[in-house]
Amino acid sequence: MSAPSVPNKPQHSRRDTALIHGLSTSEVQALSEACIEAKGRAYCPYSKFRVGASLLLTSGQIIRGANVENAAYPVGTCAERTALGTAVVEGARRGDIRALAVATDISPPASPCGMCRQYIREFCEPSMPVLMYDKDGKSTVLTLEQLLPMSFGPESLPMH
Ligand SMILES: O=c1ccn([C@H]2C[C@H](O)[C@@H](CO)O2)c(=O)[nH]1
Ligand SMILES: [Zn+2]
Repeated sequence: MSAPSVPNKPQHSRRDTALIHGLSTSEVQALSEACIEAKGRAYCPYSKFRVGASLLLTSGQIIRGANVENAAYPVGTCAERTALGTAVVEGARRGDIRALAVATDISPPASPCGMCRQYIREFCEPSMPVLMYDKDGKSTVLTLEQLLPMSFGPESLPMH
């Protein structure tokens, strides 16, 4: 017996519920998939500590980054800064980044290092959510402001 015919319904018949800091469930899903996928591209032969990052731009575009290490250890860069640099080259500027997600293989999840927090502050609002995924894909969310209180940013400079 053939299945009864069903009218062509959209897969999500009601609007995505805003769950986290104005992000829809599908945006959170896209961010988590992208940072976990990017973690698989990490170049970390020295630390063997894989980190993937993803950014959601206001355009809807998702940008990926991973840590890229170097035989001269301090030259290596974190996943967050790799992603942000890529976003800037793609044309993103201050106000164009809605969220950052980071994935590692540890639990509780890693949070961006101090250097990255300041680097992020250059381009992102203090209210921007930072989603941190642990080894099991479980997330913790904090705002940039919570990670970097009383921060120094571009508007702190007199020339701004
Ligand atoms: O939030 C973090 C923390 C660490 N790392 C990288 C730097 C280095 O390659 C490795 C170990 O510190 O992890 C990141 O990319 N992001
Ligand atoms: Zn960092």
